Amino acid sequence: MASSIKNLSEYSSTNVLNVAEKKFGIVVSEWNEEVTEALYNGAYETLLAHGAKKENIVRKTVPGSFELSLGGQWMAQQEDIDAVICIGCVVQGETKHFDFICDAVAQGITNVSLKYNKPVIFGVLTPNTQKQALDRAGGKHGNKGDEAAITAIKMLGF
Ligand SMILES: Nc1c(NC[C@H](O)[C@H](O)[C@H](O)CO)[nH]c(=O)[nH]c1=O
Ligand SMILES: CC(=O)[C@@H](O)COP(=O)(O)O
Repeated sequence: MASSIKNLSEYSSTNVLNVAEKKFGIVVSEWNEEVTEALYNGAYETLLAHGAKKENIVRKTVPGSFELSLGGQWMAQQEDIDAVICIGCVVQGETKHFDFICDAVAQGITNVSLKYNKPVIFGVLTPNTQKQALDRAGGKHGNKGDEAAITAIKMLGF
């Protein structure tokens, strides 16, 4: 469902797990820092809003979204981490590089979640333009970071 139809920050708070006893890892790409920091803040605040303790949210950064798979794996392999959120923003350029990064990181993050049998959330924007990115990082379509955090919480309540 397009973000223009369903706001990324809208969700029902009923039956959302209290995650006071859970530990989260958030891996943030440095590329498009204005966007990824906004996504991180959305995820961080959403986790706190549902009971997560600040000391139980571990942040690491990676150079770009392509490195989110390995950064997510290094986080997921830590036994005390209950869920991982990978934050990135890949903006379409002039070449096919966009496609290779997006495909690699989507498959890579999926592989990590299956390998370590724990939620590893794809909190990566793949917009055509910077405006589309900002619209989804706290703009008119909400914040993908909020959505990623709620997704992690819902998976922990599976
Ligand atoms: N163009 C974007 C990149 N490119 C960098 C790659 O993610 C990677 O770090 C590089 O290819 C070296 O392995 N990364 C983003 O996150 N967003 C972009 O728009
Ligand atoms: C997604 C990218 O790596 C992108 O920024 C590269 O831009 P270009 O395809 O114009 O080289």
